[in-house]
Amino acid sequence: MYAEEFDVIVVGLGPGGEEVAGRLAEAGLAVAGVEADLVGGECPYWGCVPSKMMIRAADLLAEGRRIPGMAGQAAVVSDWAPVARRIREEATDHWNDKVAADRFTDKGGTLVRGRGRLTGPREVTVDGTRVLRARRGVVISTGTHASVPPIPGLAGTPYWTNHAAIEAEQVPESLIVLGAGAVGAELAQVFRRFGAEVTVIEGAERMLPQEEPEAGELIAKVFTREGMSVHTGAKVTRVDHHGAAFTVMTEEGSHRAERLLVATGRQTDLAALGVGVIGLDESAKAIDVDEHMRAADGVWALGDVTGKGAFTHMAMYQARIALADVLGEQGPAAAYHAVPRVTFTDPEVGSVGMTARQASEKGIAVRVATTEVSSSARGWIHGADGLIKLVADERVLVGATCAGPYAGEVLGLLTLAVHSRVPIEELKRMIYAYPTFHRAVEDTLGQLGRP
Ligand SMILES: Cc1cc2nc3c(=O)[nH]c(=O)nc-3n(C[C@H](O)[C@H](O)[C@H](O)COP(=O)(O)OP(=O)(O)OC[C@H]3O[C@@H](n4cnc5c(N)ncnc54)[C@H](O)[C@@H]3O)c2cc1C
Ligand SMILES: NC(=O)c1ccc[n+]([C@@H]2O[C@H](COP(=O)([O-])OP(=O)(O)OC[C@H]3O[C@@H](n4cnc5c(N)ncnc54)[C@H](O)[C@@H]3O)[C@@H](O)[C@H]2O)c1
Repeated sequence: MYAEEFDVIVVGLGPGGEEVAGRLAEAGLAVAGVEADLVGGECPYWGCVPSKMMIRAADLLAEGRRIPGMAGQAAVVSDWAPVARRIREEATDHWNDKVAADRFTDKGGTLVRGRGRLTGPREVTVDGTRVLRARRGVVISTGTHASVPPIPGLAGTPYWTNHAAIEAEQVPESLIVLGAGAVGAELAQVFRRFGAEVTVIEGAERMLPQEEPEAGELIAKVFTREGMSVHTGAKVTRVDHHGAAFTVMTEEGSHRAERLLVATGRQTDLAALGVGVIGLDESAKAIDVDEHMRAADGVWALGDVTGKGAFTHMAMYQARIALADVLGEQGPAAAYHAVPRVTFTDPEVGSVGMTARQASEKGIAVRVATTEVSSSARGWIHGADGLIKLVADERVLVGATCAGPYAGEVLGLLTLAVHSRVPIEELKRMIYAYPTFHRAVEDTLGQLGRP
């Protein structure tokens, strides 16, 4: 079969793939970018950007509702129409990727629309017909899609994943959210604040189970106070959909709602991608990469598909590392000891590095201290929920969690400390502006015991 030749083929043009493909094209290489759906990937169309637009709107409502008792009276009347309009028109351009596609082709890249499959070393076949060959290699950046658990009755029902939730033109009267990770927690709060009756069902013992336990407990407390029904440690045994309602059965009882959002994690599909042809395990959950994003000879992988943390900033970070290696430059090796992440609930939950449990499991003799944000002057003035939890070895912070207003911004300080291994004694000598939320970090440092 006739094959088109390029220097590099990038399969999947999400945030990671688009970055590496665009930069390689700018560097003068012949680059084919293969994209099955929209150039830009999950983040701008069904992920970070539109969800944060929803959250901004929901937070405005919540802030308005905080006026009584502090600043007078407010009658807050929510309206989803401007949120849906902003998502359609400003965030996603009606789910049209022309701007992103042009951005890539204007740099000299060749956009190949369709689903790519590895069919040989340095060979990708698109939609089974168009064969592309790469002189230098292939970059795999195919991301993940929503993982739907095999719950009896669920398949075939009109459940939502993040796609339908983001595209919603109306707020449902009632919503069951299955899974209380970042997607479930963020979207549950949004729809609640816009008036839906929301039930959260999480299989693990706590909400946000990948975070410090205190963070999940705090979010459950806030959600309950906002009128959500939160069930953790729940096992769903069956889902039914009749007429206009879902019924979700758990071992404890059953829940009914107009809509069901399945937010139970993400998955790759390495078999469909055909990675077996380059010697990789097609049943693996992620593609294993070295510190320069190499997955095999002439194959790099980056972003969600590598399983190093499903975040846009991770995809972008890995894209920079892969880019240097593809170009044959001496680039830095990837380091994951200070990966920051923020769940944009209100209060936000930011964390970096290891939890106390992860550090202990690594055999580190950890020192841990936790303080309430409300014990800091600004936290008290603000009436804020939140906490700071620091995890340290004998000399430096190895992990930190902050929850509260602007916790994602407070996290910057903690990320620098963990990333650069700033000695704790040095952090204690710093001056922390008064009265800020991040002053709670200073208080917490003071409570770290001796090693
Ligand atoms: C609701 C939601 C909110 C989120 N919010 C945040 C946030 O606030 N902050 C944050 O950092 N992260 C957030 N994320 C995660 C973030 O969206 C992902 O980590 C990020 O998009 C990963 O980028 P990627 O390039 O690895 O893959 P993706 O964005 O998944 O892009 C992969 C691309 O590859 C394409 N593709 C797949 N297979 C093939 C194939 N065989 N051939 C051709 N093309 C293919 C897909 O169509 C897709 O366009 C959120 C995710 C969700 C679902
Ligand atoms: N703000 C952000 O950075 C942001 C926002 C959204 C998503 N993301 C990323 O996207 C990825 C996907 O997010 P997610 O929330 O879908 O996945 P996740 O893996 O973080 O959370 C899924 C949750 O569903 C629960 N679960 C799984 N099966 C279940 C079942 N059968 N019944 C009940 N609960 C069940 C899990 O215990 C877990 O708590 C995450 O890795 C996250 O990092 C990031």
